[in-house]
Amino acid sequence: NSCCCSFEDYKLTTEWLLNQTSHRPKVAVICGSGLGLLADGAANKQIFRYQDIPNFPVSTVQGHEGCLVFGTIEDTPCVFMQGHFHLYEGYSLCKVTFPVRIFKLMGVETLLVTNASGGICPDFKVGDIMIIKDHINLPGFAGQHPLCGPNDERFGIRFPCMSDAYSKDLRRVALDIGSELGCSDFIREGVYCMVSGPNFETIAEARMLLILGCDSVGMSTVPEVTVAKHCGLRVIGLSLITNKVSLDYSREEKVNHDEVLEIGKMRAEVLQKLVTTLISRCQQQSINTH
Ligand SMILES: O=P(O)(O)O[C@@H]1C[C@H](O)[C@@H](CO)O1
Ligand code: HPA
Repeated sequence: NSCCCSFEDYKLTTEWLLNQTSHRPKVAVICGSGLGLLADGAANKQIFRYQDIPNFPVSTVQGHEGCLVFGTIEDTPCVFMQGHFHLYEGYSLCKVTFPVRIFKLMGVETLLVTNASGGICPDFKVGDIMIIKDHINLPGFAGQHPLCGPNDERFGIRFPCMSDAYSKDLRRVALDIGSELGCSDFIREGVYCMVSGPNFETIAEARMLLILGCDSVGMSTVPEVTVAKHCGLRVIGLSLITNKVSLDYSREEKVNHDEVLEIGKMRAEVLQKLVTTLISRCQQQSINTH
C-alpha cells in the first residue's frame, strides 16, 4: 500500500505542464461528478486532456470529462480538474491524489474541492450545497490511506494534523457569499464521509453512517484533502447533495448515477457563481494575510 509515484514523477509532470503553459495557478479546483462546468467561467483557457499529460491517470467515469483547464477568474490564475479519480476505478490512492502534489509544486496555495454526495442528515434536501466542515475517512480506518508508506518530507511531515483540514476562514467566506447570493436556504455545513463505492449504500450502512455523525456520504475527496493538508495547501470543500440516502426500508426511491449528474446540471449556475466569487475572495484573503 505504499506510494507508487516517486518525487521525480511529480517533478517531471510539473515541469512538463510549466513548459506547456504560461499560466501559474494560485487556486486549484477539483470538479466532482457532473460539475465540470465550473470551469466554464474562466477566461484565457488552456486545456489539456489527461491522457496527454505524462503520468496523469485518466477519467473512466461518466460525468468526468478528463481535462485539466488553466484559466483566470477575475485576475486570479486557476487550474480546474474536470473530473477526478476514485478508488473504485481501480486507482491506488497515490494515483488518485497525484494531481494535488502537482498543484503544490506548481505554486498553488488553495484547493477548492467539489463533489456530489448523498444526504444522510434527515434535514438535508436534494440540491442543498454542503460546505464541508470535516470528514470521516472510512477507507483510511481500514488502511486505504494516501499517506501510508514512506513519508516524503519534501511534501510534509509524517504525522499531519487533520483537525483543521477545512479552512475555517474560507468556510466563513463561503457562508457569507451564500447569503449575499440569496442562497442561505440551501447552503449547509456538515461532515462528509468517504466510502470506497462503487455501490451506493445499503440501508443498514446508511443508518450506521448517521449514528457515526455523517451528514453526507460520497466516494471521493477525502484522499485529495488529506494530501493537500499534508503539503500545506488551504482547503475549502463544497458537496452538492444529489440524492437523499435511504434510511428506511419502506422507501421506494432508488438512487442512480444519472440522477446524480442531473442535479449537478440543475444547480450549475448557482454553484458556478459561488465558486467564482469564492476564488476571487480567496485570493484577496491570501493577499491580505501575506
Ligand atoms: O466523484 P464524486 O465524488 O463527485 O461523485 C459521486 C461519487 C461517485 O463518483 C458518483 C456516484 O454517482 O458520484
Ligand atoms: O448516495 C450516495 N452515496 C455515495 N456516493 C454518492 N455520490 C452521490 N450520491 C451518493
